[in-house]
Amino acid sequence: MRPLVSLRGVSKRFGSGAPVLNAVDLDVFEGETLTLLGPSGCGKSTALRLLAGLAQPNSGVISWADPAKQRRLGFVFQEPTLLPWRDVFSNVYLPLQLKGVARREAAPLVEEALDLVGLPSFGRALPRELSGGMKMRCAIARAFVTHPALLLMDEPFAALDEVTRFKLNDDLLALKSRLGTTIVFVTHSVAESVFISTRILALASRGGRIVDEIDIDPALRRDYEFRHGPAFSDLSRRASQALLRAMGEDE
Ligand SMILES: Nc1ncnc2c1ncn2[C@@H]1O[C@H](COP(=O)(O)OP(=O)(O)OP(=O)(O)O)[C@@H](O)[C@H]1O
Repeated sequence: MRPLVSLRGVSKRFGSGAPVLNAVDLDVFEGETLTLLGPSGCGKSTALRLLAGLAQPNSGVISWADPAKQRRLGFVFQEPTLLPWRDVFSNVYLPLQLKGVARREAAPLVEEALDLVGLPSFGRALPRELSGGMKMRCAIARAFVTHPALLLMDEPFAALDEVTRFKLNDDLLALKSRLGTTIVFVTHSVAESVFISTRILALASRGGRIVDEIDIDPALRRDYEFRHGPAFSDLSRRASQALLRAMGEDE
């Protein structure tokens, strides 16, 4: 598999504190769903921001196999961050509008994205009329509308109830299987990481060192049977152990 983007010896510190990430090596491969799992404050969001180009490393190199893909990014945060005065259609249209695409030209793409997230008839609704899960679907549609080469998701479902979260996990997998987008996902949830990922990296509590890597067969069917079956239990146990090790590790 070819890396889409690679971090080599990447360090990031804020002010005069200890580095949040210290000489981290990490590859993101085309087509994978990679989850960064680790204790609070270990630098997961910082790694995402570096991948997005929203922050620069103090040292080390971030290289893209195809620099054109570096500009094709989607980002979904824990908060849906919708503009309250714009309806769902206009919120999803925003990234295309910022690229200078006319509303009429964008309409089929916006409608496709709303369809993909199960909100086909909600274009005229305002964010305040939506449930938490629907707001997040709208944020995901906004991220997908540009057909990103890399989708970065920072604990997108952490604030949702468990049933909604499971449903959105299913929907994300369905979207992924249709579009094949490469995803880097940050979560605190072992179960979520096992359910959606093809690879999990556990990051140490200081310095962001990768303490463990768990590969999950992309061909596994991620359905109810999987969630309640022995393979899921086994992988969850391994991911929990990796997280415990990550929590006990200083750099
Ligand atoms: N812009 C910033 N300025 C100063 N310190 C920062 C900044 N961004 C992050 N940090 C610090 O860097 C460390 C890592 O933060 P980061 O958000 O990357 O961790 P995280 O693993 O995503 O944590 P969580 O799981 O709690 O979201 C934290 O101690 C945080 O306070």
